[in-house]
Amino acid sequence: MVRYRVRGGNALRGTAFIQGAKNAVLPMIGAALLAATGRTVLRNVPIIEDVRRAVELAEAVGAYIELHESERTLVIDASRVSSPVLPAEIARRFRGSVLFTPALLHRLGEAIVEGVGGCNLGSRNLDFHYLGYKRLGAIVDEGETVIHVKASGLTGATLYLDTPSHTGTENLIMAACLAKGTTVIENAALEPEVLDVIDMLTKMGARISGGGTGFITVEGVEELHAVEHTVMPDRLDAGVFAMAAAITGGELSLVGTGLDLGVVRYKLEQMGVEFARQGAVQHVRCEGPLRPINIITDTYPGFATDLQSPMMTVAALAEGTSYIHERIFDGRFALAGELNKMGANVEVDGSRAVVRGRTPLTGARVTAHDLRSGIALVLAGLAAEGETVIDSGYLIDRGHAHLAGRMRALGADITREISER
Ligand SMILES: CC(=O)N[C@H]1[C@@H](OP(=O)(O)OP(=O)(O)OC[C@H]2O[C@@H](n3ccc(=O)[nH]c3=O)[C@H](O)[C@@H]2O)O[C@H](CO)[C@@H](O)[C@@H]1O
Ligand SMILES: C=C(OP(=O)(O)O)C(=O)O
Repeated sequence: MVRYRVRGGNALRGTAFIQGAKNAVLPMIGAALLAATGRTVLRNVPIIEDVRRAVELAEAVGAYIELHESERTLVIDASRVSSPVLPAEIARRFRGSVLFTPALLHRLGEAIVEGVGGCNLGSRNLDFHYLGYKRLGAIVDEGETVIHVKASGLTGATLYLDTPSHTGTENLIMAACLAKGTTVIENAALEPEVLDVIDMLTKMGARISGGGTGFITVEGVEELHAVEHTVMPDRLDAGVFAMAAAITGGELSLVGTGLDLGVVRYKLEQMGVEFARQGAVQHVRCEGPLRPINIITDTYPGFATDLQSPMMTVAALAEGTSYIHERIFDGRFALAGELNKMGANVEVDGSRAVVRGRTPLTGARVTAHDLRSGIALVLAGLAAEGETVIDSGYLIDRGHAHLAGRMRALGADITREISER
């Protein structure tokens, strides 16, 4: 059992180093398995539990992997991939396991998916993935728990996603890269991580156009080769550190953010947080009281659902009533009950939450129900009086690298503990 212990009250100050993006590196590990020869090198890899699970899963199907932690580098040799089975005991522990299917289909003619994990956020369907594979010529047997996808070669087709699924878009692009002919994916996801994956696949020899427009065209090629690629910065990790500065009345220089924080920045600015960019460094600070905010989550460029939970903590610390509308997942408000244990006043009604601030937060024993509710509770702990203990800390480790160490370097009083229960 991993748990985090946070004693609140310290303003965070200094330079925060933003990790590489979880939601880019996972599809990239899947993409690396498409190369039948050579070694792929991924740089700026976040050392998070999901990456460890992805390494285990790639090894389980026969890839040779070196994870060089201090260099944040992965070396992947997929030449000996030989097993089509994504074993349940690894695959059920993270969502990214679904991203291994296209490579197994192309390399071995089949993929046996014994389970797919990920944060428990209500319904998380995969129908767009499987319908897409079928349109490309695969046979998909959906059993109770195991899904068997078979194809003796895929052929390009026109595909349509009912909503712009993030991993769905990545999977169908990867499936189309080595299919015969042209594939068009309509209503494709626009997330920067998807564009980063397209960049990597393009270096590998894929012919992809239209990334970022919602209409992606892929011209199938004969083979893809191993390349070196640097994973883009994690905008969710960056958002969390910006919020940590905001709620503690601190001042941080974010290094490694690369891209702008977009709507998260605008929302925090409306709340009274100040941002200033100096070249590659993003400064964030907050002196006065926070103002309340309205948030509607959406696919990119809308407000990211993954930052909705941390933002709920910020809203609880704002002077006035904030409104949150969650439109992506039907079960992403488990945080409310935990925040209320700490003294917040959050009322949930279906997909909407009303957060009445500012109520003083007091340390309590709380539970992370998923990765982002976990990090939101860490934020609450930083601003609370007394000690907060967050159970199920593994979920935080799924997506944030060396969190306690990075926050301690900025003045936070936080420890990560491992115990028997
Ligand atoms: C590893 C990874 O990249 N995870 C991210 C990815 O998850 P993931 O790719 O699983 O999320 P999707 O974009 O696919 O899902 C969004 C919504 O679409 C629905 N849907 C999706 C696919 C499908 O075949 N059928 C269907 O109905 C889902 O139930 C959900 O309600 O995008 C989410 C939304 O930005 C983020 O919260 C996750 O951090
Ligand atoms: C939902 C998330 O991740 P995953 O899709 O990997 O479960 C998340 O990162 O908040």
